[in-house]
Amino acid sequence: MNGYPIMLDLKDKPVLIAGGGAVAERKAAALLEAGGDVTVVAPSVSPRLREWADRGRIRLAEREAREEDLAGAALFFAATDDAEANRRLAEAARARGVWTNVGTDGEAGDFVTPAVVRRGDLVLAVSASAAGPALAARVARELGQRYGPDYAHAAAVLRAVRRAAKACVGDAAERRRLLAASATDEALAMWREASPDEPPERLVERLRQLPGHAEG
Ligand SMILES: C[C@@]1(CC(=O)O)C2=NC(=C\c3[nH]c(c(CCC(=O)O)c3CC(=O)O)Cc3[nH]c(c(CC(=O)O)c3CCC(=O)O)/C=C3\N/C(=C\2)[C@@H](CCC(=O)O)[C@]3(C)CC(=O)O)/[C@H]1CCC(=O)O
Ligand SMILES: NC(=O)c1ccc[n+]([C@@H]2O[C@H](COP(=O)([O-])OP(=O)(O)OC[C@H]3O[C@@H](n4cnc5c(N)ncnc54)[C@H](O)[C@@H]3O)[C@@H](O)[C@H]2O)c1
Repeated sequence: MNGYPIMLDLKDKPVLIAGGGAVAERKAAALLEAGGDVTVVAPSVSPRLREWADRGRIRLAEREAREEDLAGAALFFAATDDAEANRRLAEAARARGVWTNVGTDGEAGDFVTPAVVRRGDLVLAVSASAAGPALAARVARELGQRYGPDYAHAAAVLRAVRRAAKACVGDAAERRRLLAASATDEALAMWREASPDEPPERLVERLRQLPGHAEG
């Protein structure tokens, strides 16, 4: 496996999960966080999945998954504890062109899910390419300690700063220099104290105060 990492926009995209246990619940939680339209099909489901269904956060069908359930799905997660059912469903999904994750055998699917730490717009995702999820989980935990919750605010300000630089700095070379300096430790310390709601001119002024930006 030589995986290609991407960030998918799953907002309102139909996603099917076969299985209703711990693995299905973990996948559903991450998919809901990304705004996916999640359907779970399983004869028995965890209390949390049931609660999400009762509150309308997911759709739920309490029976074994069938090939027809795949119709219209953007992604499919084979997360049952029946390896043969997972394999059969994954094969049907592939025949329909639906990208598939197989929880009982990572290498049998089209993609594996990384361990993820979210800091607002800054997303830390670590994959061991199915070599050992415990390693991915450990490295992600360590990164989460290095890049703490305050990075969410810094990233939100950075987005506003970048938009401001695009709007207010006409000279492309200067803009590149400024933005190259916008992720240094000094810059991040500045964004922690700033607000994304400041006027664009003020944010650009702050950017110009950063050491090193004038050196080209
Ligand atoms: C990262 C994470 C994301 C998530 O699922 O959300 C994730 N597994 C996590 C945890 C975890 N899973 C398992 C353990 C027990 C220790 C161990 O067995 O090693 C732990 C550790 C723990 O619980 O800390 C058991 C396990 N996992 C898989 C198999 C089957 C197989 O090996 O093929 C078995 C054996 C089942 C059995 O015993 O039969 C398969 C997959 N698990 C993957 C992802 C994909 C590869 C990702 C990659 O390598 O990058 C892949 C291939 C498919 C997929 O699911 O996408 C999440 C960490 C969340 C976090 O804490 O941050
Ligand atoms: N990928 C991972 O991260 C990971 C982690 C741990 C375990 N696993 C593997 O994933 C499997 C599932 O783990 P779990 O902890 O969620 O198991 P679990 O026993 O908690 O849940 C299994 C679920 O599958 C459902 N199911 C069984 N046959 C089905 C079918 N034909 N259609 C739809 N649903 C069906 C059951 O009703 C149940 O809800 C385990 O067998 C294990 O090998 C994967």
